[in-house]
Amino acid sequence: MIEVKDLRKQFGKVTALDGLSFSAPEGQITGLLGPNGAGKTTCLRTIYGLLKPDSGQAFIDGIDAGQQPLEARRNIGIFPDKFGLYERLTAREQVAYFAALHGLAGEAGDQATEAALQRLDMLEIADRRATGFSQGQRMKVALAQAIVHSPKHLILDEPSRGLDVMSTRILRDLLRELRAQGTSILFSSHVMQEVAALCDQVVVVAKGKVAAQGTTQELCELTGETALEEAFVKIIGTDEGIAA
Ligand SMILES: Nc1ncnc2c1ncn2[C@@H]1O[C@H](COP(=O)(O)OP(=O)(O)OP(=O)(O)O)[C@@H](O)[C@H]1O
Repeated sequence: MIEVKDLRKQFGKVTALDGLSFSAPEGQITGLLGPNGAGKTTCLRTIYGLLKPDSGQAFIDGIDAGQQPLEARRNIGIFPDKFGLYERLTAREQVAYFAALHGLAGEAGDQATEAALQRLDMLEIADRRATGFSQGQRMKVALAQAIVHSPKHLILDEPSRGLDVMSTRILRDLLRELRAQGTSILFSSHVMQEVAALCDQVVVVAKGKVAAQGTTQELCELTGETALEEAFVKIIGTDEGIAA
């Protein structure tokens, strides 16, 4: 389980997180839905220990990510907002490198790498260097890196950005399959369709705190609307920074 408790973070005069609390249970897909600047990336970076909150805590299976970042990170796969690839390495080498970072060496590393490449339908590009990869191909490498060690928890920052329809389907199937295996999946998005199609639980974030939380249906009932988009607009009071 991933849990955040009363997270607060200030960047100068900007309040990025203002007492954010929620949890992402195992075997569920939790979507952090919020407009641009709501604090989603700041929250995810705090969970994977890249950012220290001013106060509050993030826990991975009860381990405080601020106190024990390495231990907390061991069981999570991360698909970050900005990912850098090594341009001179092939896709396979990039994924194998992440396998090795997670302690999978030799035959075990090769097998895990092959499985991740196959799962994301990447065999055609596996032995090409990253230079010249399209945005979608880069995203797939980053996704393969995130899942190569079969993490218990998966955190993704706007995973479908730049993906075409087929790649988006592969991503959705992957997330559903991992959910069925008991993985807790937390992802951020401001794309309504993606959240409505995938999430068991939606956490609506606005101005650094939870504005509402529940299933798509519960959010619609709460606001008296029939579509998540309308419910969302009602909850945050504006449609600025959100995509249908
Ligand atoms: N390193 C930083 N320095 C200064 N301000 C920051 C920094 N990181 C985030 N912020 C600010 O904190 C607020 C929350 O940003 P954050 O990136 O978490 O939002 P977001 O919900 O992920 O938005 P988006 O959907 O646009 O990616 C914004 O006002 C942003 O400008």
